[in-house]
Amino acid sequence: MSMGEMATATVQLRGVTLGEGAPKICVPLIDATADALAATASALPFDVLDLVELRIDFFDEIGDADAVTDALSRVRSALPDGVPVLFTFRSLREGGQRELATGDYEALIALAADSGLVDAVDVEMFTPADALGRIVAHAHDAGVPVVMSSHDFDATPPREEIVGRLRRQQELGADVVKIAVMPRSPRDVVTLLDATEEFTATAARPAITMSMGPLGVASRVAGEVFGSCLTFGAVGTVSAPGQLAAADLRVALDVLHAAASSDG
Ligand SMILES: O=C1C[C@@](O)(C(=O)O)C[C@@H](O)[C@@H]1O
Repeated sequence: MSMGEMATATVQLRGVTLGEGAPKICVPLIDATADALAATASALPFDVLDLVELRIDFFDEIGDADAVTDALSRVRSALPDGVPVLFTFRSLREGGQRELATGDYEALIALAADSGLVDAVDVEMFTPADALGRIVAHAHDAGVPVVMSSHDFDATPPREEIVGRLRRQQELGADVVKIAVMPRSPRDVVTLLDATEEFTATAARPAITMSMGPLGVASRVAGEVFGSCLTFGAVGTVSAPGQLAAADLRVALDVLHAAASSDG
């Protein structure tokens, strides 16, 4: 088995296959208005990125369903057909910009899933269980895969806890599992990579994992070896500490992929 085949399942989002080959590069869009989102989306370096993430928690008119739909539609029409959109509302408690009441969070993700304009939705695993079940079921009924996520901006939990969360996400219906943690030491980065490898060796779902901040940068380029299928890269402002520029990620991932695929 080559290193690119560690994940036992792949997920297809438009022209992008998660879980095989080099990690895919996802650029977060963090503008506050539809005009700015459309302008940013149309100027993206499509030779460098694979997907975009619409970070809707940055959007000013989050409470207005029509405004959200308009933003989605303008981003979609600015992108080439093959480029998928991941729709993410990141809550304040998980490192995002704002909080929503659970009912509003559920309605927002349902709106995105039903819009036909997004290719996957992020769902935070620590959403109250009954709402979480409904959100996942609704997305699946609409044919939209779920990227389930967990973030720890203060510390890196023990390896068993990281693996446990990823397995729990899989049980909860995630199509792709995800965890981002903050290292306090180089050993914490090793812990995240160790947990990623352990999960991916037996998993039925592709995983996205990262160790954040300057200490964790290696985890953002090493996914092909340890089992992370996607890495977030910035065009302009970063949306999380330690994120590399998407163009630099492209170079690093290509170099590592070529070396990992060679016989020597
Ligand atoms: O969850 C993640 C990962 C991330 O926090 C990062 O560390 O690159 C960036 C976010 O935009 C994304 O939703």
